[in-house]
Amino acid sequence: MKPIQIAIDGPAAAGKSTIAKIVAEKLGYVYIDTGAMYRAITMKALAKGINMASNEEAGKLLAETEIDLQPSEDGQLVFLDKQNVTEAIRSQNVTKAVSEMAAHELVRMRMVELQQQLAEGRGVVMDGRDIGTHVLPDAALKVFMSASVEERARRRFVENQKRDILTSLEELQAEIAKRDKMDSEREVAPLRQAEDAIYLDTTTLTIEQAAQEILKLAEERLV
Ligand SMILES: Nc1ncnc2c1ncn2[C@@H]1O[C@H](COP(=O)(O)OP(=O)(O)O)[C@@H](O)[C@H]1O
Ligand SMILES: Nc1ccn([C@@H]2O[C@H](COP(=O)(O)OP(=O)(O)O)[C@@H](O)[C@H]2O)c(=O)n1
Repeated sequence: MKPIQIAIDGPAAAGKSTIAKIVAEKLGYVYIDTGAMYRAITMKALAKGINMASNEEAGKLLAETEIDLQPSEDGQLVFLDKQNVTEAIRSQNVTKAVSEMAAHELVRMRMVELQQQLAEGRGVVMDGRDIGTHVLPDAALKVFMSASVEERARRRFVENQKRDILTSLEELQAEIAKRDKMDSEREVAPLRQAEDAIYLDTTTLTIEQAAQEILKLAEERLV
């Protein structure tokens, strides 16, 4: 069977990475969480106090930064200049700053280049905001995954509690809504459903049900 590319896009905390991981494992494909790359470069820019409004500084930062994604038992490990930052990139500091960074054209050009290299010639499940529209426009299966903002905030709240990240539900809902707005309204590759993507609302679905839906759609496309 010829491996296919699966693109999963959608707003924050809709369940994209959780489901993408399960689907990739079932199919024996590589799972690529592209949000982790934007988070990693944001973490470095914050630590170094880079002024991203300057294209010169931004370009220098990108040229000096190495981001590497490696498959692991839990899904994916993220390395920034050879350091494992898989957990660190989930901090609230990074979360609050990432959408501004992701709106930067130079940053997107570099990340998309890396993402397309990672996907070349293999079966992949890639999740993000612009995968179906820009990164993998020829993906055999494109899914736009969403859920109500209340449910997404609730899910992220539970997840943060497990990670010992303290945020109130109200604060999380506002942060998620703000990020979705910035991601949808930016000029370069905004968050939107590709014309040929299938819409999946996971508000009332369990993780298993959502994964099954996508596996069914994938199997229909495997020949
Ligand atoms: N269908 C679902 N029902 C309940 N919880 C879910 C569901 N899908 C995902 N989750 C949980 O919601 C949180 C956010 O999911 P995640 O996959 O990180 O979203 P995204 O990648 O879209 O930001 C995780 O803690 C995950 O376990
Ligand atoms: N393909 C992508 C993936 C993420 N992003 C940006 O990176 C941020 C973090 O993505 P993420 O997938 O880690 O976010 P969560 O939904 O997991 O909180 C998003 O809010 C976007 O600003 C993007 O612009 N394009």
